[in-house]
Amino acid sequence: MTFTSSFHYQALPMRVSFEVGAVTKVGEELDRLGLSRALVLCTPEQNHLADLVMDHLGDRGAGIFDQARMHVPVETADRARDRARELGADSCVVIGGGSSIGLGKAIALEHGLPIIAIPTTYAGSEMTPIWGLTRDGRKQTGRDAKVLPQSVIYDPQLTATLPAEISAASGLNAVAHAVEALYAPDASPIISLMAEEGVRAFAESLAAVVADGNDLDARSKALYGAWLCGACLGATTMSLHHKLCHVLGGSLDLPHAQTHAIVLPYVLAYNESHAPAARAALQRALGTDGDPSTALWDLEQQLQIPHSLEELGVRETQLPAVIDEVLSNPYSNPTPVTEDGLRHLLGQALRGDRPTRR
Ligand SMILES: NC(=O)c1ccc[n+]([C@@H]2O[C@H](COP(=O)([O-])OP(=O)(O)OC[C@H]3O[C@@H](n4cnc5c(N)ncnc54)[C@H](O)[C@@H]3O)[C@@H](O)[C@H]2O)c1
Ligand SMILES: O=C(O)CCC(=O)CC(=O)O
Repeated sequence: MTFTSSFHYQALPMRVSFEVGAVTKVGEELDRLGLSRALVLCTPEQNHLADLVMDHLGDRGAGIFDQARMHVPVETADRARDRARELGADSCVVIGGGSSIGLGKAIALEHGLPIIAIPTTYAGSEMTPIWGLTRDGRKQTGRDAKVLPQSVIYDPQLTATLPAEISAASGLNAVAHAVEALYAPDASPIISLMAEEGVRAFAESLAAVVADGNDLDARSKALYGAWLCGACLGATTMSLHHKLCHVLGGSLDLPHAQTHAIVLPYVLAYNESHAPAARAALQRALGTDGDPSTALWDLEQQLQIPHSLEELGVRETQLPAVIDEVLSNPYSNPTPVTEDGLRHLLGQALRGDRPTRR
């Protein structure tokens, strides 16, 4: 960044509370917002967390809807909206990962109910005005200020049960937001600071989180990283990496966070020589003098995650259709996106090779 740089930065209105045990304050947070009757949303597996929230809400808890699913099917959104209306809810408290938060956003989009989010993964949806809805197998996304949570409660204790593989993959999903914010067409100095610090927080915590899920120092640092990286996603436009993961995830039905984790070092290898400021920030964050893509790949080898698209069941014959879809829709990226380049990138990701630029 030089003094002649120009940029725009739109601050997003939201309160953030970060504390081990902060979930106990959810009732106070609702009072602070002048709300009194919250529907609690979660995935079926996180039902016990919804019960915990209901206990802390007392008579401010309207009920629980525990059917949140990945990528928010419209049928699920309709049922959740009906439930909110039947119960006379004036707000939603959402506990869980991006799937639960996405459902809260679907209700907010249609009925304008304010959201208090209590994230338990590192995906970062709680920090963004981005909504997503899936109809007939196709996911549509958009941005709307209505769906931005009014308050976010980060409680590291709640992440202690997140399994090692999901923790690692979800952390790398977050890192991907920061990486692409650093070379975004609408990058700004404040977001670049947050992105660098977010990547650093994960570089310093992910191995410890995977080694011992109950290490609350490491869990706190990782959740702090998730906050920063989520804010980067909310403030900037994403490039090739997010496009590729959405096409791969949507067309081949791949798991969201794991796909991000596998693809990221290869997209970074593709982009880093055309994004020198992002490269330098990532070198500092990852503690390397070499290519950040290689440092990230090395870090990933220590983590219990799938390391190749093949491990997710992808076959080489499926890649040409993915490449066609990625090329069919132009979007910004520091390195021009070509068929040849994508073939090399995806071939390496398929096999899990050490990343190289073609
Ligand atoms: N709109 C946005 O800004 C945005 C940002 C990131 C992700 N997303 C969306 O969010 C979804 C992915 O979110 P995700 O990766 O958090 O997945 P998720 O919410 O489905 O959670 C992943 C898994 O972790 C489990 N889990 C969550 N918290 C847990 C805990 N504390 N202990 C044990 N298990 C726990 C869940 O049951 C699930 O099996 C996708 O649909 C993605 O598109 C949206
Ligand atoms: O697809 C969405 O729900 C919105 C953006 C998103 O998922 C970010 C990501 O790819 O991690």
